[in-house]
Amino acid sequence: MVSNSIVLERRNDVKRINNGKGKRLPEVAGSWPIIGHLHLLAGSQVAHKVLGSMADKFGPIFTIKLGVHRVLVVCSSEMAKECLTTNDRAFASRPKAMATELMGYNYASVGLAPHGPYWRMIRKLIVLELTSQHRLQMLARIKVSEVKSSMMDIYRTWVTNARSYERVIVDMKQWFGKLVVNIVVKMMFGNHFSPGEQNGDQFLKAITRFAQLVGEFVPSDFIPWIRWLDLGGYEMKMKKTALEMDAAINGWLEDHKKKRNYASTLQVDESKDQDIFMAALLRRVEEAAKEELYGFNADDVVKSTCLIHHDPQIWITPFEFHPDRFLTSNKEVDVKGRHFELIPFGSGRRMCLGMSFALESLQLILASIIHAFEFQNPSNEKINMTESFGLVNHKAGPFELQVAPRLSPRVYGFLD
Ligand code: HEM
Repeated sequence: MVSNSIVLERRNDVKRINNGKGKRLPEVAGSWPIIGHLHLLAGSQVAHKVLGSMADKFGPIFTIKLGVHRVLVVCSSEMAKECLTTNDRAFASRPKAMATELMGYNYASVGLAPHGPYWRMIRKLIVLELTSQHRLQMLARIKVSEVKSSMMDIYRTWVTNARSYERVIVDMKQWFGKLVVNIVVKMMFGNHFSPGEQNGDQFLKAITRFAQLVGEFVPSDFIPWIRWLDLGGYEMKMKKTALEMDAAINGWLEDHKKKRNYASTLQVDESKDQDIFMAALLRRVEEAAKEELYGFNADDVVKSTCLIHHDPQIWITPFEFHPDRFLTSNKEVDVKGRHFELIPFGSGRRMCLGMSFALESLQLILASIIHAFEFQNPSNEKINMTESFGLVNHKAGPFELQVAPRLSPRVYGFLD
């Protein structure tokens, strides 16, 4: 048995998890609202420090108590591999949460639905109709035209605001966010945001609020009997956000039905169309498996991707940006869920459905803008990469860069 690493043995169908520090996994008691936030944000750098020191003390797998829930925290790639391969079935569900109920159509969203026949059916439908290689190829021209039109936006800003050939300041965070939403919305509904369009602005605001609210620590998720108090007003905010998203999406669906023969377009249930925006890192332990699993008793599982992705035993200078490491020291590692030292899209049954789409889009967007524009940091200071909290850990503040075109106006769709 390797000390300090997970050992899962199959003995008479009993899967056993042991962290090398005794049969029972250590349980950390503590200030649960604080740890609660960490459990939602296990991918962030804030969690890296606190969970890192816990892992030093308790080993790479331990449980924490959050209200009525016990959460299994997984802090190393070796353990993540065991959880997402041998035990993937046992960890394939998602925890119940107020956000999933109120903003995810009462657990109907593919990313947040419990493991079972409904989830299998909707995931299969999305894979076939939306994210398969065949479908992505069919929809590739949408990506290309949306990237082109977003680059025209930057060029137009430059033409309007730059004096002589100076650079203009562009908030690239806003630019990226809008472009990504535009690509997805256009693929799904055949629409995109025109600047100042009311439906688009409303949706962008609602989806941003949705992502923030999913990342909030909601006390009643951990102590269900205090829900009637609605501490923090989350129930009210979530209901409002769900209505706003519905209103925007209904508008597009109506337009879409008018514009096309609806029967020939994607046969996806209208009420669940927005699901594919959602992703969640938490997994729920199957009830039946809890009894089977010897040595721990947990309701939820979270993998600290930040700790795993910055493990100094695997990565040389883990906090430094050295993309060439993927051509040299770590050239065998990819992000597709087979190498557990780098799992930004997760792995196993609940792995991200949008991975191919996201990777292809990123390549297209980055290659296009790096080719077409020059970028410069407006200050001499290092860019502050502090993260915001939510479903995704975005850069907290704006990402303002000085931008100038480097090609002929024709490339941006303008005449010389
Ligand atoms: C760089 C961009 C993205 C990253 C890093 C990412 C990451 C993730 C992660 C970590 C999960 C959870 C996996 C798990 O539980 O093991 C997930 C789930 C999911 N992602 Fe993504 N994602 C990205 C983009 C997208 C896009 C563009 C879409 C849709 C077009 C998408 C759709 C989904 C869905 C539907 C799930 C839930 C799958 C399920 O529970 O069955 N993702 N994603």
